[in-house]
Amino acid sequence: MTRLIRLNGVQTKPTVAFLGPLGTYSHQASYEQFHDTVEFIEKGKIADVFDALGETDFGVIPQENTIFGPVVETYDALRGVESGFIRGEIALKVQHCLIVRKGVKISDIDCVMSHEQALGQCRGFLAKYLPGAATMKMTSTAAAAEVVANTSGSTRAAICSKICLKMFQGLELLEEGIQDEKSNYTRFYVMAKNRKTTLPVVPVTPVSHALVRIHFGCPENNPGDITAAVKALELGVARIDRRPALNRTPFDDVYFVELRDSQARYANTNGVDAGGDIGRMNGKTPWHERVEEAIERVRVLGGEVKLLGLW
Ligand SMILES: O=C(O)C(=O)Cc1ccccc1
Repeated sequence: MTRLIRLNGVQTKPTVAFLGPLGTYSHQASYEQFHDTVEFIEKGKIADVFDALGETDFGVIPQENTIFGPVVETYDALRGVESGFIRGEIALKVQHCLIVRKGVKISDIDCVMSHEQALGQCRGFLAKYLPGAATMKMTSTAAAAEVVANTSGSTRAAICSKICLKMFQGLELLEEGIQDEKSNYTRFYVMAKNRKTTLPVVPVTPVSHALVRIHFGCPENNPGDITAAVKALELGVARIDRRPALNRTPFDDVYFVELRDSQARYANTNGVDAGGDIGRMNGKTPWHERVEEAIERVRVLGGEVKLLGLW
């Protein structure tokens, strides 16, 4: 856990929780968003970053990757989130490295450790160059690098960022850019502890987004069919993700619908409800009001809806 700087017991900067330890991609994304305006707080798992919100002002959460798709742990946590509000997004370029203890050769490696996203993004490389090695899922890429660094005589490798060479002693880079596509980005949600909290640094998003969680599996509706709910939104749908609702009704799911205002031409609003006064000045209903009206239309149909973010 990073130490907070306190003056006379008063915390001087807002705090940001991220998936640690130092050296993860989440750490890099957090730094890109907040620079030196905040104190960074490491957490051991993605779920712990969600749990920390409230105690911390902000949190940075990996959401999807261009090679391997959605981050399942994130959607599982979003399923139960009651507090915390998405206020922005960051896309981080990801170049994975194969890292070992000094002196270990690729032919020595018996196990490759990393976050499941990184293992998934490098499936082709692993199948081609390390077909006999086991894979082990870790809580993060840097957690894998830390274990490799701290295990003497280890013939394991970690898939992680090059930055881990500086974070942990005794490591060596064997290969760089081992992911299955040259171009590789991970998108992160920037969350605030609540809807009222605005970001200290202006996010770089040119359009208005919203994330809504919809459970449309009540008896009047047909579990598994959310056509009516999506139609009722009457807004641009950028993506839909789903996870099991865990309510014992087979194949009843919770849906995460990311909305996007296709006509948005608003200036950036620094995390204040996007499209607010600027939207009104353009003679258009502000984005957050249109999202709230859309949510109401789905509720009238019997759906349970929660607004998870506006940015
Ligand atoms: O484990 C990390 O470094 C993370 O931040 C999660 C992750 C893993 C792989 C790609 C992007 C983010």
